[in-house]
Amino acid sequence: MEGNRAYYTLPLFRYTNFVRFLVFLDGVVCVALWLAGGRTQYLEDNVVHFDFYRSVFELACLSLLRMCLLFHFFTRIEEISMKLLDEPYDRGLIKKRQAYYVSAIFFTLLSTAYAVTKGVFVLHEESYKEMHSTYVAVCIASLVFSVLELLLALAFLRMARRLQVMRIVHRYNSDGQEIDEEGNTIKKKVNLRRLFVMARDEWWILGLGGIALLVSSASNMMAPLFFSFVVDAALTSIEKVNHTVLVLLLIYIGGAIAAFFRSWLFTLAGMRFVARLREELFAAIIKNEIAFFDTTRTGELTNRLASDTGVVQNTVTVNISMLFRYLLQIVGSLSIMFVLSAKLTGVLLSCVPIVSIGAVVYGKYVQGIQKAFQDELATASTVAEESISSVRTVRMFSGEDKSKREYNVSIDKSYGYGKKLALAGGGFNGIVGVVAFGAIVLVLWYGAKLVIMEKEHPGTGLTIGTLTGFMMYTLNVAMAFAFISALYGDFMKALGASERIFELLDRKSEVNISGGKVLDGLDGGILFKNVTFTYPSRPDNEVLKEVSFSVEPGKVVALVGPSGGGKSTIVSLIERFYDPDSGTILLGGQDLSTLDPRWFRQQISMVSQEPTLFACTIKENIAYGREATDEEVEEAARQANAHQFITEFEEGYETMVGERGVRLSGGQKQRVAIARSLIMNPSILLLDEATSALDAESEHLVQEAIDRAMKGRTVLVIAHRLSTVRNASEVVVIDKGRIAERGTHEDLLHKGGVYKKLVLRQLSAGHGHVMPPINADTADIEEEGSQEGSEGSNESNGTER
Ligand SMILES: Nc1ncnc2c1ncn2[C@@H]1O[C@H](COP(=O)(O)OP(=O)(O)OP(=O)(O)O)[C@@H](O)[C@H]1O
Repeated sequence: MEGNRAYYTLPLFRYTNFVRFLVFLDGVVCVALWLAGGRTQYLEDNVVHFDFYRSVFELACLSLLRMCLLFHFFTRIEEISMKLLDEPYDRGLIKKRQAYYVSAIFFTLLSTAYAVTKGVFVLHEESYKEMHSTYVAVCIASLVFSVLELLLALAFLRMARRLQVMRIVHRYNSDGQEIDEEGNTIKKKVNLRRLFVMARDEWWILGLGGIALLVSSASNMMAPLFFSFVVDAALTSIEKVNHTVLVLLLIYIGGAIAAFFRSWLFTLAGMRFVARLREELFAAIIKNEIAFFDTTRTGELTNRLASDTGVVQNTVTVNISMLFRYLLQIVGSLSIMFVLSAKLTGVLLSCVPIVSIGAVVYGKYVQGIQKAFQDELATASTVAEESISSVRTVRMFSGEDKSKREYNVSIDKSYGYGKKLALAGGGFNGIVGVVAFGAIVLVLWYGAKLVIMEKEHPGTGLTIGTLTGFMMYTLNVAMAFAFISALYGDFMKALGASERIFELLDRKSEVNISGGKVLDGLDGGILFKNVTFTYPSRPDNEVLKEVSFSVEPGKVVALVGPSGGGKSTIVSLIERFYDPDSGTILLGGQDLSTLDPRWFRQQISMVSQEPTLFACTIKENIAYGREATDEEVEEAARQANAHQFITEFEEGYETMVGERGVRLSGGQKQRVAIARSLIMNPSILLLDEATSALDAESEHLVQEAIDRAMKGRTVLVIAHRLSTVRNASEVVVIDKGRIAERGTHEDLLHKGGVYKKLVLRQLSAGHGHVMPPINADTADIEEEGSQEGSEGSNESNGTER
């Protein structure tokens, strides 16, 4: 798909659909009236011995024909009119439309003429007196529909012109997502159907569960009937009672077994579905580009994985089974109740509209509060997660009270909505209770009246047994209604949750995690050509401006510059965490965006200042990037000066690190991270030297490991140490997103620009780091003479370490 596309649709409530509906009604009404008009013999006679004055068979056929033809004509006229809006001078289309229009009018005119003629003859001959009443109705209906359709057909062209203002435009971007006029993507409409389609793999389990559901529902339906038989049998003989009770018992046992299967199978399907959904959702989340994670809170994502999927799980399985169960229960019970006593059922049904209206109004109100309640709860859990995961920082700044306050604000808000929910729930239950029990009492009173009538005039009322059964069915129906109204809330909740899930599932990552060219080898050269970049999360802040530089294969280039200048951003771009806004980045002479990210990330290793280790064993951490043997892991650890401290742990390489394991020191962590990089044997090494001071011994070990790692590789290092910049082939000074200076350490010192200021500032601070928190613009420059003097002495301080 290339570029934006646009489609038009029409609103549902429009002229054509109204005409279509009428034409459909015409066909159905005329045929139904004709069929309802008598016994089979009579119908046959009507066809075989056709009599123009008395038969209406041809009117029913004519009506069916009208239905088919007019449906087709009107649909085509509308379609052509839509096309003509975009191509108003297409003569072919105009002629076609005229042909359909004339045909529609001609046909409706003919059929009106026929209906009028028939009506006149029927009236004149007074044959309507001998016709079945529904046949007379067919004549009238046919006349009315024909005239109506003729009028509507005449007005159709005029209405077709209004399509221009009625049509709704839908624009789609190149990814196939619907967008609005400003180009923002419009959220896809979610419906439960999509959820059910997703549960495709579970359909067979649901099918089996459905069979069990039918059996258990049938048992539920039959039980009250046999209950009433038992009561009536009690008035006759014990044998009859024994027999009926036995049957009742069998019905209950069968129902219980079916209920077990129903419950097991539907729950199982739900579990399977949610497990798969979680896997898919996690895969969809983790594949997103880094910019997505910059703008989305972790708490929100984990919430979707854990709770939204849980809400959806029940909907497509357990809830849908309950819905069917209760619907069956209502339909089945009401049918049996009709058979038992139509009068009593009529009394009961008269109460239903009152309860239903109340349920709908309540449902709408609760839905709104429920959403607000969930939103506040989600905010609260995000606050909680952030505070708990950064508990050290919280403790450091004694921020417990602040975190508590933030959490409490959200919880208090959600409690506010919770209070409203509780009141609404209570009120509804109370009111529905009064109405529902009122209805039951009414039915009981009327039923008792019928029992008395039966006693006085047998055959006119109800037996006690039937009334008992009837009351049980009434309770069945009432319970089913109550559960269905509760299910309605669950379905609404699931709709909300599925909307959030689908939003993530449908999201297309702007930077794919795999796919693209794989080269035979990588020579390690890096080239930045006029790269400009802005973080998507901060669109008004251009971080890199027209940056161009290169790193020759096998060389070491040092990036230096004031904090916030854009050094780490350059490294992120090489890892293709983000794509530049303009300009190109070449890796081994190839445009980075054409290379397979999975492949080139194997060729690049990065060691950052504060590496993150996963909550698993040291061995697993070192072999995170690829499968490796124990020997390879050990060798990498030796190279990284980590072997010794690892073997000093009781469990050696199997020692758990991270949240629930041992806490490694900063230097140890760095060395494990270096081993993790070395095991990949990368062509390119991206290094962010530590600014945080390690103790001398630790720094020495880390530095030694880094020096070893750098050998024979292309290295881009964000340098903080003077020794590093001195040994680099080139130093690139990045200041406010631009390259301020480039050259060797000596060249740049002689130049006397930003770099020199940085070095002097650092040296005057008395340590060998070249970097933050210096800001070149504000750095005070010491007197030239004293600077030169101090430079020499301090420099050696810096490099001797
Ligand atoms: N993920 C991000 N989203 C938005 N802005 C960011 C992001 N990361 C960095 N920035 C901004 O980009 C600018 C450059 O940041 P960068 O981390 O590249 O600087 P740096 O030179 O590496 O600084 P330091 O030496 O302090 O690490 C800064 O203004 C920073 O606020």
